[in-house]
Amino acid sequence: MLFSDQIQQEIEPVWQASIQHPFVKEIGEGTLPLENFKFYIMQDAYYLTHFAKVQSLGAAKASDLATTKKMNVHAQGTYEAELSLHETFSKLLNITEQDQRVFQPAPTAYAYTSHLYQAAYQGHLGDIIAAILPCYWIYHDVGEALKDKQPEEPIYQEWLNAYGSEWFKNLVKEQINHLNEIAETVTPAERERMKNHFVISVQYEYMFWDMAYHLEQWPGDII
Ligand SMILES: Cc1ncc(CN)c(N)n1
Repeated sequence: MLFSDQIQQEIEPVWQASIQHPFVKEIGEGTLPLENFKFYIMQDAYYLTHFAKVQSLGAAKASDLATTKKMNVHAQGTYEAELSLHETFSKLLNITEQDQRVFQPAPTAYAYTSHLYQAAYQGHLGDIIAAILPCYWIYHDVGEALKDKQPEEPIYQEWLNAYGSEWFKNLVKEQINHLNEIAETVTPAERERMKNHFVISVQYEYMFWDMAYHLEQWPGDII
């Protein structure tokens, strides 16, 4: 069995719960309150900004120039495709400069990005790809699960189109293949470490939906 399938199976219940999370379901049905989506978009812009830097750390840790280029193309894609989509949403959702000024990453967004940096700074390219792969793969599966949905809210339709696209599918395939290639060249202990990064990221993906669904706050903002 492929390494990617092995590690995905280890965390299958959380994977499925993520795809069926109420936040995701309500996007498909068009019933998610825009307040929650606005919260998600702001947190996700923070997340993606750091995600692109982690992709670039992957480029820096690659052992050949072709891989460096590939990882940089992925970082560029995060900027051009995903973050620019966020800029469009920011206008539609009326995210103001004041919103941006007072923005704080929520606990889960902060913890998830910290996990990615931890994997990136302490590990090699295989650790980085293992940690960032759930970000690609789960959104791809969400795009597939909701591909026949036609939410009335145009913002949700556009979001679904992005993650159900051929472009996104190809990026996911490329990273899965890359992970499997690296897994064949490393020691069992390194594979175990890669699996742990992957499993933690899968759990953070679930927590990220949950964060936006419940408008997660720091205790200091409530008490
Ligand atoms: C938290 C999160 N994970 C994944 C994706 C899809 N790249 C995203 N935009 N945000």
